Amino acid sequence: MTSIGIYGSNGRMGRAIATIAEGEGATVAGGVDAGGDPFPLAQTADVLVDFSTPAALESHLAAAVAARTPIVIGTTGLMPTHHALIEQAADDIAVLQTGNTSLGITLLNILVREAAARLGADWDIEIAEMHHRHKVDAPSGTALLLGEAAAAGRGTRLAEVRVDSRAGLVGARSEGTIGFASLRGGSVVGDHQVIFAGEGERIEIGHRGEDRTIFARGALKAALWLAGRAPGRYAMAEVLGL
Ligand SMILES: NC(=O)C1=CN([C@@H]2O[C@H](COP(=O)(O)OP(=O)(O)OC[C@H]3O[C@@H](n4cnc5c(N)ncnc54)[C@H](OP(=O)(O)O)[C@@H]3O)[C@@H](O)[C@H]2O)C=CC1
Ligand SMILES: O=C(O)C1=N[C@H](C(=O)O)C[C@H](O)C1
Repeated sequence: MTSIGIYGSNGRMGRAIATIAEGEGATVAGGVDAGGDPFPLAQTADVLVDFSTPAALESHLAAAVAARTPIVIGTTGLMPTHHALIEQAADDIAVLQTGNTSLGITLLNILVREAAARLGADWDIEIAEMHHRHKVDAPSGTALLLGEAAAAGRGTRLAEVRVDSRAGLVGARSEGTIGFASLRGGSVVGDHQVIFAGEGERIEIGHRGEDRTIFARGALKAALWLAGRAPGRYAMAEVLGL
């Protein structure tokens, strides 16, 4: 069986992955949490999964590259510098980075891109998300993923049209922008809604995560699929055959 090394093993996601690993055809090679050394685990595991914190990503990638071990990165709150490091690592190892490993969001991403491509720029796009009270980053990685899909559908890049939460006298909405709103509270696993608002009508498509198992299952499928792959960047849609 393929052995999985978990960065962030004591966290909500790390525990969810370990719980279902065997049922998905994987063994757990071990885990690393804050203060741990990521290098030995990278040497022993067939493939790594990272659900920890952006601050740890650089050392996790360095360990994966040194051991030539593929890595699935689920950690969110990543900055452009992190994405540059991921790009660099993909020259040497197989890497899959995504803000959401669930089947539902992977499909929603495709639908959002398609809708954005077919609707004109006079259809305003807004993305709302709600998560549990412990979440530390906003907008969620998934909201940004969906925003990238919408922007790509329109032939632009999210960085050029992104508007984060509004407050005060912000003025009227600029055409072509993509707005984000983040709610936090309780134990919400992860809700995302993409709203296409036109003149006199609205299209709303979304996803509600009811259990973290959806992310854990997707992460394990991605890890098993990634093990033994050639260096490069891979995507969840490829893993799930969508
Ligand atoms: N892509 C996806 O589908 C999903 C992504 N996520 C993302 O995954 C990440 C983790 O989420 P969640 O499990 O809820 O968070 P938790 O806070 O529950 O867990 C984070 C884990 O990371 C560990 N950690 C902190 N610093 C380091 C470090 N330097 N090296 C290794 N491990 C470290 C923590 O260890 P310690 O306890 O010792 O501090 C903890 O075990 C978040 O960014 C979240 O947004 C979540 C769900 C799905
Ligand atoms: O922190 C979480 O819990 C989640 N994080 C991911 C994100 O930022 O989108 C994925 C999921 O929504 C749960």
